[in-house]
Amino acid sequence: MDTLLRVKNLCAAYAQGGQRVRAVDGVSLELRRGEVLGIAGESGCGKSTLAQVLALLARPPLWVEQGELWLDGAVYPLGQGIHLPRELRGRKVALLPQGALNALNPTARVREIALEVIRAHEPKTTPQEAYARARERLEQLGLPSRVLEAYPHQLSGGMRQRVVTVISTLLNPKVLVADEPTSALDVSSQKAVVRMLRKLLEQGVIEGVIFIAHDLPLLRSVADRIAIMYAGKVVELGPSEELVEAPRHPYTQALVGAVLVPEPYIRQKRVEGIEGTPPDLRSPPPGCRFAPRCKYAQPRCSELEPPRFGGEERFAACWLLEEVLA
Ligand SMILES: Nc1ncnc2c1ncn2[C@@H]1O[C@H](COP(=O)(O)OP(=O)(O)OP(=O)(O)O)[C@@H](O)[C@H]1O
Repeated sequence: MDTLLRVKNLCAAYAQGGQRVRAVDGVSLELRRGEVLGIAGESGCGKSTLAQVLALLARPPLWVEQGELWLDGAVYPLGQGIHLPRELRGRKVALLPQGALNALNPTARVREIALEVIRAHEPKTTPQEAYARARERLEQLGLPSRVLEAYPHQLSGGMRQRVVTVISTLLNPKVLVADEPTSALDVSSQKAVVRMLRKLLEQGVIEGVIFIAHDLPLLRSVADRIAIMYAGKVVELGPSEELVEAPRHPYTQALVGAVLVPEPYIRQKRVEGIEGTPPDLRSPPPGCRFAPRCKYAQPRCSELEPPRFGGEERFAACWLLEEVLA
């Protein structure tokens, strides 16, 4: 399969006032051309931080400490003081941010926002050209072009999110990093956004999506593969259905057990119900970071960090799997 984006041993930390929180710690991941890669995990496990880094938007106090980025055929080293070419941002990778519903400037019409986004990269674009491009894109996606004349507050929540998605992809980025794009929406609006992302992929407007969510059942229906994050690390990865149906890492098992309850109210309660809390990333525990909460933990789990057991297609970082999968 053709690789669109790959990061190797990515580390990123918040550093402020002598404190350092390494929120992404040694993450290696690959996004393939044409796929939706889901990333799931509890609140605070580093998903949004990873999204910022992958979208090339890390800013102090967030620092990319090390890693390597492979993007659409070119390799870039990552690290403090290394500046990536500006044109990558927005053009090769774009972010559909968390809370995008509020990301739109309330005093500008949608067409003015579209113009601003296009002009940030193509300063010579005339308003007419920008509006025509935005109109064409809306029509291509089956959305009414009259939204161009609207102010954000005049649109429903679901429509606003779809408009933000259109705007995030106006420059035809190869990779769209979508950070919880549907979490504030009702089920039918969620479906509409997901359908739209699939359409953008099918039409070749974008070539891959990294879809971040804490909602595993949703991810299962959206993503081709899912990576599970815990305390800054990827602990399991696999094809979506397989991962949700037969999770291998005890954390994924707990997460699946916690969320595969249909009622949102119970779902919420049960997520909170995984015993214990994630570690403080200012001083994470040695060995496996899930060990203090894991009912299967053995002494070595708290001493040695488990490697990935399995293959590239499907792996989990848990000592329990050593004999089964090594
Ligand atoms: N500006 C910041 N300064 C210091 N630490 C931060 C900052 N932003 C986030 N963190 C810490 O980084 C870690 C990862 O946070 P992040 O927001 O990436 O997690 P998340 O999985 O996206 O959570 P959520 O689902 O709640 O958004 C957490 O421990 C968080 O407290």
